[in-house]
Amino acid sequence: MLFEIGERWEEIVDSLYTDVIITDQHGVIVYANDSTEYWFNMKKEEIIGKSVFELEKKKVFYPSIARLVLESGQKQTTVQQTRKDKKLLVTGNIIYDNQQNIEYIVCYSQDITEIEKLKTYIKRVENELESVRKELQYYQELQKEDSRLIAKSPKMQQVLSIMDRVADTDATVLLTGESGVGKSLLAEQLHKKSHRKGDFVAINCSSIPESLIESELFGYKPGAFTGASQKGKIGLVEKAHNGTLFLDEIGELPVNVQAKLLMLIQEKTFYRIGDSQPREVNFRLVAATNVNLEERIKEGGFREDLYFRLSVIHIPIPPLRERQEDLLNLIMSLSEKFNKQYNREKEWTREAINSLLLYHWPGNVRELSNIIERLVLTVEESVITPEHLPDNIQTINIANPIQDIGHKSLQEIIEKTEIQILQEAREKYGSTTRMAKFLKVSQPTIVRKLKKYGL
Ligand SMILES: Nc1ncnc2c1ncn2[C@@H]1O[C@H](COP(=O)(O)OP(=O)(O)OP(=O)(O)O)[C@@H](O)[C@H]1O
Repeated sequence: MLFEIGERWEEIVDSLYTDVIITDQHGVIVYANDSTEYWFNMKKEEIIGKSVFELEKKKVFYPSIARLVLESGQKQTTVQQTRKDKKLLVTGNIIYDNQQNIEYIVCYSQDITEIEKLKTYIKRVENELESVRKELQYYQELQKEDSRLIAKSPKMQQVLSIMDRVADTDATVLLTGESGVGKSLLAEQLHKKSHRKGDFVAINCSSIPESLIESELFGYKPGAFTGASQKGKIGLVEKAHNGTLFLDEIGELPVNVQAKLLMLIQEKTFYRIGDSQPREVNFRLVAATNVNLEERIKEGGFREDLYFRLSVIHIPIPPLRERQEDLLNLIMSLSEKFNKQYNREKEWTREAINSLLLYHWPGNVRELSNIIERLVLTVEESVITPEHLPDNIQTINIANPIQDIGHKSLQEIIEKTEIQILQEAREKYGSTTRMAKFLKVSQPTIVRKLKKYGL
C-alpha cells in the first residue's frame, strides 16, 4: 500500500536539515522550509515573496542558483556563500507546466563549509609538507657533504664554527693553508651553508695561462680581440651571480687582473673585455692560497689593498699533522670510499694503520687520499700490511728511533712514539686502569693522553 503524504509534505520538508526554496518563473520565492531560516539568518516570512535577485544583491546568498537556472534555462549546481559565512553546494531544478514552460524552480543545498575548510586545511598542510620535504632534502644534502668532511679535531671544529658564523653573510673569506688541507672542500661547504641561490663557481688561478685568465673571469664582447669568439663570452664572474665565486691559488693572479678584481669587490661592477658598458653582479667571494700573501706583497707580486679586501674573514686551515684526532677517521672514511668506488673489500692490519698514523703527511689530506686510493686499487691481497706502504711511510722503530728521525722534530717523534705505545698498551691491557699500572702513570693521565691524540 502506497504511503500517503497528503498535507503532511510540508512537515516532512521542514524536518530536513537541507534548505529548500521554491521560486516561480520570475525568481520570486513562493516557498521556503524551516532550515532556510538558519542558513540565511532570516525568518521564513521575510524570505517568502522576495525576489532572488533582490536577496542576491543584499548578499543574503551569492550567487543565486535560481537566477543561474533562469538565465541558462537548465538545471544548475554551484557553490554558494551565505551571509552567515557558510558555503553551500546548491542545486536548482526546473518544474515545467503542461506547455513545457518554467513553472517553478526548486532549489536545495548541502552544507560544505566543513569540507571547504578541510580542503583549505589539506592544501595548507600539503604546502607545509612540501616545504618541510624541501628543507629535509637540503639538510640531507648538507649532511652528505658533511659526512664527506672529517673534522672532529678541536682545530677543525673551530674552523667549522667560524664558517657557520659567517656562512650567510656577504663577507669575503680567505682560506689559507698548505696544499691539500681541504681549502676547496671547505669553500664548497661554505657555499652550501650560505643558502645562496646561485652556483658555486670555482677557478684555479694557477692552472689558467696568464693571457687567458682575464677573459675567463670577466668574459668578452663579440670579436673583442683576434681569435675571440663572434658570440662573445660570459665570464665566471657573471656565472657566479647570486652564488659564490671561489678563486683558488689567488696568489697566482696576475697583477693587472688583481686591479680589476679589486674594482669588482669595491664597486660590484666590471666590464667584459672590449665592452664599455659596466655590468653589475652580486656574489660572495671566497679566495684560497697556500702561499704567504704578506711575503708576496713585500716582493711586489700581490696588491696590499686587495689583500685587505680579501682577508675580511681570514680562516687558516691547520695542516693534517696538527689534527691527529682526525687521522684515523680519515683513513677509515677514505678506505670505505675507495673500496666502494672500485668494488673492493680491502682491510688493514693494525701495524699498517699505525704506520699511517705516525707519518707526518706533508701533502696533507690529498696525499693521504692518494695513497689510500692507490693501495685499495693495487694491492692484490685482501689485507693491506706495512710492506705494501710506500718506503717513506714507515713506523718509527721504538727500539732505535734515531734511525727514523728523517726531518721530524723531537716533539713530533715523542708524540708519535707516545701514540704507538698507548695503542699497543691498550691492545694488550684493555682498560685505562691496567694501562696506567703497566706504564706507571696515573689513570687520569692515560685518559687525558688518549683524548689528546683522539685515540
Ligand atoms: N677534512 C676532510 N675530510 C675529508 N676529505 C677531505 C678533507 N680535507 C680534504 N679532503 C679531501 O682531500 C683532497 C684535497 O682537498 P682540497 O682540494 O680541498 O685541498 P686544498 O687545500 O684546496 O688543496 P690545494 O691548495 O692544493 O688546492 C680532496 O679530495 C678533498 O675532498
